[in-house]
Amino acid sequence: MRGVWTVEQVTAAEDRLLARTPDGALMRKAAFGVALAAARTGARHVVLLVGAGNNGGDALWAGAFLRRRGVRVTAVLLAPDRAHPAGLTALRRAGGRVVGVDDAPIEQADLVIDGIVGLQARGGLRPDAAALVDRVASPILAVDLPSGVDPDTGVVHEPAVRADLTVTFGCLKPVHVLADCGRVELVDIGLGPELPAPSLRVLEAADVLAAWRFPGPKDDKYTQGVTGVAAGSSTYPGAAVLATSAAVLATSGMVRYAGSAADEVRGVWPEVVATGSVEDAGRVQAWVVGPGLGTGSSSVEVLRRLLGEGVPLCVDADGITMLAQHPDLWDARDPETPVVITPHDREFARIAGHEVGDDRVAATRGLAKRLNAVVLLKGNTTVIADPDGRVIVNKASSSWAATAGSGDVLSGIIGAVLAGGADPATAAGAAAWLHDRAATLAADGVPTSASRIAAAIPDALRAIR
Ligand SMILES: NC(=O)C1=CN([C@@H]2O[C@H](COP(=O)(O)OP(=O)(O)OC[C@H]3O[C@@H](n4cnc5c(N)ncnc54)[C@H](O)[C@@H]3O)[C@@H](O)[C@H]2O)[C@@H](O)CC1
Ligand SMILES: [K+]
Repeated sequence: MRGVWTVEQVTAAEDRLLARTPDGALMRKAAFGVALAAARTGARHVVLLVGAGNNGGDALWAGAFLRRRGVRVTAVLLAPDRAHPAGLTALRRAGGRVVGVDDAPIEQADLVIDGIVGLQARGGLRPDAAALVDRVASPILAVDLPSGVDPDTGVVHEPAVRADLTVTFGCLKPVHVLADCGRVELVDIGLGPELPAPSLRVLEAADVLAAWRFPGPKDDKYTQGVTGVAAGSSTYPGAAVLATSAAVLATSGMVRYAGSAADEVRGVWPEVVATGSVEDAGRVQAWVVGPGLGTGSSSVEVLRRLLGEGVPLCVDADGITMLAQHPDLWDARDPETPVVITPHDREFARIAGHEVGDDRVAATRGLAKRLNAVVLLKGNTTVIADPDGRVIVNKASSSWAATAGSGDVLSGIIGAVLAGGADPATAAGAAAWLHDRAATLAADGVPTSASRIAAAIPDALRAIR
């Protein structure tokens, strides 16, 4: 598990650290990390874009270190009268060139270092900075974060810097997990002891593995948690097959299917215990309900019944639409019964009554609290919030999961992990993580499909075991 801290948290922690560190020492440590990363690129001429604050100071100090290693360094001052004085002196002493915006040798750079703006960034690049960035053809190394991207929400205020590499300090900030920062390198500046509990968390392979239920010597088909799937309809039998496939491949216990696509499901998975209705389904430890189910009155009754069963539920797709259309459905649920809902942006708007907006984390957190449910907001970065305000984010390793039916696969995996007994937010986070890896494996660089993503679940699991 990796933590992520907001600008407010980082600034407060830095203030405490600064108070017990010699003047300028932190900046030099940070800048040294930037210089090392820049040196590793092999660039012979580095151009620094230097803004008014300490982010520009980092760039200037990094330039001074690079200059001492024999690299040609030119600093372009975007705000000449507010450039970091000590950094500017250090660069000049080391033999770096300092120019104004009109003389910026952007085209001659092997590497551009973006020290335009850092944690205090507000809005997009100002016009003169934007014009310079527009001319860059070399790789860009962003100091702390790509300028023009909001540090806390990851919203890209065009025009913004597109970084190939971002070197950040002390800890990850939301921008690093919510937006594209290129490769992210973290430089230790000793901030750890000053940091409070993180605002967001990122799961790693070990966390995903810990959330999964694998059979032990005492297990049988029931003890690992039985997953129930109530999905599909005569119009959409495929959703039933996809969600069931994912559940079958994600666990080795038992999967039950209940609904009108029982024949189709049985045809693909003879090991699934398939029945025509949820009344006949038998006991399960978690339900997946909604994909392709339809929103008619019989589907509403299926959802009402399952919400009242007292076992964890993953409600997806039509299930979410029904919850939005019939809020009284929540009354069927004991407030202690864990529910995970998995909206995309349009479903989110439907159930929340407002658009997601720029701050996806705040929006997800707000809805989770209001519904007393775990909310998994889909997107290239998946945001998962629980009712207590804890948030897990999972940045996709590729975009191949953006394909029809891939959400059905995700909900099937969530159901399986829930049935195994994982806590609901962790189950959703671990499932999102594994789904992304399965999509990347299934694609292997070329377009894939939901069936193939499901089929890649065993390989994705094998890779982390
Ligand atoms: N505080 C610390 O202990 C450390 C800070 N460090 C660096 O300091 C940075 C933060 O420095 P600052 O607090 O000076 O803030 P910034 O360097 O982010 O911003 C400084 C100035 O830029 C202006 N600005 C805001 N948005 C802008 C935009 N879109 N375009 C142009 N200008 C804009 C602000 O009004 C402000 O005056 C960090 O990102 C990091 O790079 C590092 O040196 C590590 C240690
Ligand atoms: K920057």
